[in-house]
This record gives sequence, structure tokens and C-alpha cells, in this order.
Amino acid sequence: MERQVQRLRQAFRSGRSRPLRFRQQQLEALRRMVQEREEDILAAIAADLSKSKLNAYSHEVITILGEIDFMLANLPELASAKPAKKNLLTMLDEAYLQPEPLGVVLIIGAWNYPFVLIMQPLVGAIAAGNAAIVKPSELSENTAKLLAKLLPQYLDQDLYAVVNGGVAETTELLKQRFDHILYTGNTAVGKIVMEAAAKHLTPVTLELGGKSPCYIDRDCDLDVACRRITWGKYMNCGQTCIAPDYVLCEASLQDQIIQKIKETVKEFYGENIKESPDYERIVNLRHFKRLQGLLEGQKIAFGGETDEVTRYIAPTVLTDVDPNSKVMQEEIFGPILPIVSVKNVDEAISFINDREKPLALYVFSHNNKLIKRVIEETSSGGVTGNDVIMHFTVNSLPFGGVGASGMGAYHGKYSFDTFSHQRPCLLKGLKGESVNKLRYPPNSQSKLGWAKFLLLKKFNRAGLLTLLVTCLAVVAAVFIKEYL
Ligand SMILES: NC(=O)c1ccc[n+]([C@@H]2O[C@H](COP(=O)([O-])OP(=O)(O)OC[C@H]3O[C@@H](n4cnc5c(N)ncnc54)[C@H](O)[C@@H]3O)[C@@H](O)[C@H]2O)c1
Ligand SMILES: CCCCCCCC=O
Repeated sequence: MERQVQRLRQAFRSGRSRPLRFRQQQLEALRRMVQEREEDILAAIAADLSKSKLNAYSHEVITILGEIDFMLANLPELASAKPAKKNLLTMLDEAYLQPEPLGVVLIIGAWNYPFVLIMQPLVGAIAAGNAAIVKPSELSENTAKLLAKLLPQYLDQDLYAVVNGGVAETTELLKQRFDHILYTGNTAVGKIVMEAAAKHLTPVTLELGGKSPCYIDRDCDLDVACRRITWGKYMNCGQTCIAPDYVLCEASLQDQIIQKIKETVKEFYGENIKESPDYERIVNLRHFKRLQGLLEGQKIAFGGETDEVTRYIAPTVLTDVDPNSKVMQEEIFGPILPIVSVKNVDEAISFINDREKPLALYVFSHNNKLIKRVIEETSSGGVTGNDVIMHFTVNSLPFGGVGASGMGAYHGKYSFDTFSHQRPCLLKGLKGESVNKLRYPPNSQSKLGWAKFLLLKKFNRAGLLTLLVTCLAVVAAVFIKEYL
């Protein structure tokens, strides 16, 4: 492992990954890989998550093609130096922010969207000019194996590498020194990653999970709300980091919501859900049993059927859920939707604020003011009003958590920034010592007066005009003294 990281670091130090043309070529190669090996990619995702190829394409491949296209279209602008504001003391100098790559970065992915969660950060890392090691999840082994086979065929092998394996391999990997780590997965392992990174003072982006609440207001189109919630909750069999984890609503709405979600489940997946190509399975037996455990002692409004052999759990709604029950203590990450009743929006806000900051927050209402109020008075990684999941798809919005749901963010420009250092540069000439004298010892009251004037004084319009004239006079004086 150490040798592998060394090899990447050497390649990075050669400077090969920095030129824009090189980054573009690598991103184009990545796009070619997705296009030419589409069938293999869809088959691997399908095998890992019992997912139809159509769903694998729309859940994972579209996102990556969109991300690569974005980076290719915007790379010159993203990588360019951005001029910075100057003060009176530096007005003749050049001040700018120069994005620079961080070095060798590590990307650790989770199993639930095994292709996206490796590829999307990798696109950002390459665009920003880094070398990268990716570590796909061992739980989605087909996608992991495929990435290990395909990426070296399309990308520069000295700069980009795939390491496969489980806890032992990741632990070994985390002993190495990286310049940034982007980890996607559960909070407990997030802490392990952060602790390992701290040993090298390596910055981390932690894309974690949590219980994302969904408040449904009484003033709402329940048909639309329930259709959207049903889509976001049961897609990927509930194994989505930003799936609505539970519903908060007034008790009087419960029965209607249950009925409408039940009807939508039928509309989406048919009478025999097990036969639906659009309904996935739980990733493994451990998670299947964990989810079964969450059903124990609950009042099942509909669903609840399970089949251990195929790891099938039906789309399920729980009603009158006690906030202290197990299903409300941990992220569900499966097709189980508890409904917890609250008296009103105030209670919903308190309920959310009494818990860890979630990765996503959803509010459904005709009343835009109410939506804005819930946003104002709570905190979460991201928000979608009157829908679920969709903020993930807008790459002009940074995607990430806050508090226990993570730190840092990526997607689009934010991926580029995550894997870059915005280097502040101030370039001065070697002339101008007569002005610089102001800051050299010995200090004096008059020098301090000038420093205050030049650095702290705020000007109105008239003041600005006087200042402009003064500056021109100073510039002229300096010019005459130093150049003539
Ligand atoms: N914020 C996001 O973008 C996002 C996306 C997907 C999933 N998630 C969250 O991830 C969680 C589900 O993923 P998971 O954690 O079950 O995935 P997982 O089991 O695939 O683990 C994630 C990664 O951590 C590694 N890992 C596991 N144990 C480790 C250890 N002891 N030391 C070092 N590395 C270790 C795995 O090899 C894997 O690559 C949920 O909480 C979900 O909400 C978040
Ligand atoms: C099209 C929806 C993709 C959702 C990906 C969510 C990633 C976290 O689990």
C-alpha cells in the first residue's frame, strides 16, 4: 500500500496531472469508459443491488455523464486564477486566487450507489489536477471488481489507482499519508476515517447519513406529496442516503397519507411487487435482519412482508410510531416509513431540532412562508421543498452534510473546490519603497496615522473623489521619485 501511494505521489510530483489538456483527456477517457462499457457497468450495479438496467442507468450513469460534461465545459473557468480585491496599500500590485491541486487524494465509497459514489468524487479529483486512489465498497463487489478492471484501462495508471478490500485493506490504506480524504458511508466509520486522517493532518470530506425528516403540512396537495415521497423512499429499496427517513404530520392527516402512499405503491410496482423490475432488494443478510428488527413491535399500516431468501422487504408504512422506539433511533436505510404525529409545525421544528442534524430535510406545503420558516428554524445538509431527493441532482448546489451528517461538500464546482487549494497570491514589484517605508521600523505616530488611513478608512462618494485625487498625486510622486 505504501509503495502504491509513493508511486502516485511521484507521478503527481512530476507535474503530469496539472496541465488542463491532460485533465481534459483523462475526463474524456472516463466518459469513453462509461459509454463503451455501459453494459458491463449496468450489469455490475444490477448484480449488486438487484436493480434493473434501466434504473441503474437513471440512478447512476446519467449522473456521471452529466458530471463529466459539466467539468469539461467549465474546467478552464474553474481552474483559472480569480482576481482578488485590493486595499490602498496594495493597489499597484497583483492579487489573485490560484486554484492548485492538493496532491494524492483518497476516495472511499459506499455500496448503495456504488458507481456514482466513487466516480463523482473521482471526476472532481481529476478535474482539480490530483492523483487519486479510489476504494469502492466491498459490499458492492461486482461494481468494485469492475472499477478495478476498467479504470486502469482508461486512465493514467501512475496517477489513478483502485484498491479493493474490506476493513483490513481500508485500515492499512488509512495509515498512509494523503492530501485529502473523501469518505462516503456511515457515521461510526466516518469517525475512524477522521481519526486516521488527523494523524497526518489530512483534511477530510465526510459524506455521512442520518434520519432525514419529511414534514407534510395540512395545507398541501397530498396526492402529489405522497407520490413524490413514495418515489424517494422506495427507490433503491430505501437504501438512499437522502431518502425521507420518516414523516412528521398532524394526526388527522395520517390515514389519508397512508392510503395515498399505498395507492402509489400499487401504481408504481403493481399488484405483485416482488415481480416489479423497479423494486430492488436489501443488499445483504445483515442489513435484512437489522431491518426486520426495526419492524418488531410496530403498528404496520401496510407492507411488512419479508422474504429472507431473496432479501425482499415490501414497501412498508408504520403508523403512530413512538419517537422513542428503535426505528426512530437509527437511520432506517430500507423501505420502512414511520409516521410520527405532531400537533403542528412548531412541534415538527422542535422534533427535528431535538435530534442530530440530518443530511436532508423535506417540507411539503402550499404555503411557501411555512417552508421558508422550517428552513430558517432548523438545520440540515440540504433541503428540497415540495419534493424529495432532487437537490442531489442539481450540480450547482453543493451536496454534503452538516454536524453528524457530515462535513464538506461536492458535486460540480464544489467538487473542484473540494479537491483544490485556493492559493492566495500577491505579486509585488520591487519598486515603491517610499510607500513601503510606512511599515518599516522605526514606527511613529505619523506612520500609524497613515496606516490607519490606508487600511481602515471608509469613504463616502465625496471622500472617494478626494482619495482618488490624493492617490493619483501619490502615484505620480512615487513614479517621479522612482522611475525618472
Ligand atoms: N452522504 C452521502 O453522500 C452518502 C451516500 C451514500 C451513503 N451514505 C451513508 O452511508 C451509510 C451506508 O453506508 P455503509 O457505511 O453501510 O457503507 P459501507 O459498508 O460500504 O462502508 C463505506 C466504506 O467504508 C469502508 N469501511 C467500512 N468499515 C470500515 C472500517 N472499520 N475502517 C475503515 N473503512 C471502513 C468500507 O470498506 C466502504 O468502502 C448510510 O449511513 C448512508 O446514509 C451517505
Ligand atoms: C437519481 C438519484 C440518485 C440518488 C443518489 C443518492 C446518493 C446517496 O445515497
